[in-house]
Amino acid sequence: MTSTPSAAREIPLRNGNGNGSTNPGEDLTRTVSSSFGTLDNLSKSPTATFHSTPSSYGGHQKPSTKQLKPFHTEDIKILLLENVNKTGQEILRKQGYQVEALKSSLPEDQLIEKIRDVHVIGIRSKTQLTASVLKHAKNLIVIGCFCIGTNQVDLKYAAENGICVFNSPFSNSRSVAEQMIGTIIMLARQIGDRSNELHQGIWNKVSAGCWEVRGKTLGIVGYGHVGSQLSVLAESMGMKVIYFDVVNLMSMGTSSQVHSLDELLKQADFVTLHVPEIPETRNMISTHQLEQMKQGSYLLNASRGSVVDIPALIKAMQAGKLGGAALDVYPNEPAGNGPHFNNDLNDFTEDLRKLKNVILTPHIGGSTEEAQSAIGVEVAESLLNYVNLGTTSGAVNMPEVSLRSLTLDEPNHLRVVYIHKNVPGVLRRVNEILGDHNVDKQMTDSRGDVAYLMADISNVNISEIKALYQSLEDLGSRIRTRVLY
Ligand SMILES: NC(=O)C1=CN([C@@H]2O[C@H](COP(=O)(O)OP(=O)(O)OC[C@H]3O[C@@H](n4cnc5c(N)ncnc54)[C@H](O)[C@@H]3O)[C@@H](O)[C@H]2O)C=CC1
Ligand SMILES: O=C(O)C(=O)COP(=O)(O)O
Repeated sequence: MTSTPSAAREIPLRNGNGNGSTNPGEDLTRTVSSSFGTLDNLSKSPTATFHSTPSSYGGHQKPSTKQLKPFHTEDIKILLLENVNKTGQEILRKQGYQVEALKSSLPEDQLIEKIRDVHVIGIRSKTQLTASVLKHAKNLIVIGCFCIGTNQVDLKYAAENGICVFNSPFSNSRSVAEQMIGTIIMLARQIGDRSNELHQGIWNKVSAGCWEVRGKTLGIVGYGHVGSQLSVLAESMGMKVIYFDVVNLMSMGTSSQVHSLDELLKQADFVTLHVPEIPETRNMISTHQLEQMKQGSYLLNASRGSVVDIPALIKAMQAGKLGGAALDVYPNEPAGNGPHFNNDLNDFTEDLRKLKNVILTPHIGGSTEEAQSAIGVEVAESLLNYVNLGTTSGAVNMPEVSLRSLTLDEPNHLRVVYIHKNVPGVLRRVNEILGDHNVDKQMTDSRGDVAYLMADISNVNISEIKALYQSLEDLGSRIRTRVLY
């Protein structure tokens, strides 16, 4: 699906270029993108959005009217890093946004420079959007993670500053699971080593230490989207599957959940890791855990680099404890493609690279045409739904709020989006402000310290919008106000 969100279809065919005329033949997609105006051109443009920029990132200071960040039709600036798929880029460009797409991530100083004036940023797993970076992002309203993981973003800081974060929760799960299947067989048959040898002209036809996977036990750590998909594929090859997860989950096929990580490590011939990067999973596999593993077993990590203690793994491999290992992720991954053997990162030390039957891949678990294309569409649509309509469905750090339709085709209708601190008394005060008009629909929800209110109101004259906006901005609870009409 690459079309404009359905709710947007109900947006009237208005001319957002500032001359105020209605053009029924105008392209819908373009019309939606035209729903940004400025305080200055209010009288000229019937379709406009006000955005506020937090004057301090705690959201404590009230902004003055001067701090309103107005947009003309093409004023939405989007920065896409890390080679976001063309599918996503095209959806965003079709909206008329200004899109700059770069192939790699950026070092922090360059990121800070670039992020200063963009309204939207799209990243993948590499770009670190920490609080110290985000505090420079004065105009940022939304972040799109064109991947599954969101550990690279300070989600709490973003929410507290009115920046919504989206990801693609399962578009690449199958790709990771398939890579695991391939890698399990490669390790079992030492295919990486045989291939490397033959690339060097060495014929080494051996069967010692090479095994079928049929009948072997696969231990999956983290039985979410990737882990459960892998479970099904592994069973179809005749493997016995056990898994460990902090949550009680339904077993796929004939797999079974075990009660502890140690229990899994003691039973599994192959251990694969599919947990998120959180404090509890840091160095989850270290010396003790490697000691629990069966002699000659295999370890595969396609989750995050911090989950495996790499020096401990090197020691276990050197001691002959494991039969092999595969790493797709590393604690410090390079920003872009190219040779990285001689940098000062410790991820690719010679000790690791010269180990036998260790397969090293450059974080490509989710890197297939299918996955990237699907992720591009999914995240780009979430971004434009958020920018154009304020909808947070699928957000990872905000409450999920959407209203069934926009009634902007009727005169004097507008949508208010009010992100505020989740403290008592706010709704009463907001509704005192909105209550002078007719509230057609309203939804509010909270997540932790942040609440999100969306209301469609009618009977508002254009001359009243500025005052309405300012009244909401003046409330002490305000994090960000947007008025779309
Ligand atoms: N190598 C690659 O290219 C890719 C890597 N990933 C990584 O894989 C991770 C897993 O992806 P999904 O399966 O989609 O995530 P998910 O959120 O669907 O599943 C993660 C599972 O891990 C479990 N879990 C959390 N903490 C745990 C702990 N301490 N011990 C055991 N289980 C725990 C959760 O309960 C959940 O069931 C992502 O967070 C991401 O970091 C994801 C996609 C591609
Ligand atoms: O989806 C994820 O979390 C991944 O790890 C894949 O990341 P990538 O998009 O390849 O940078």
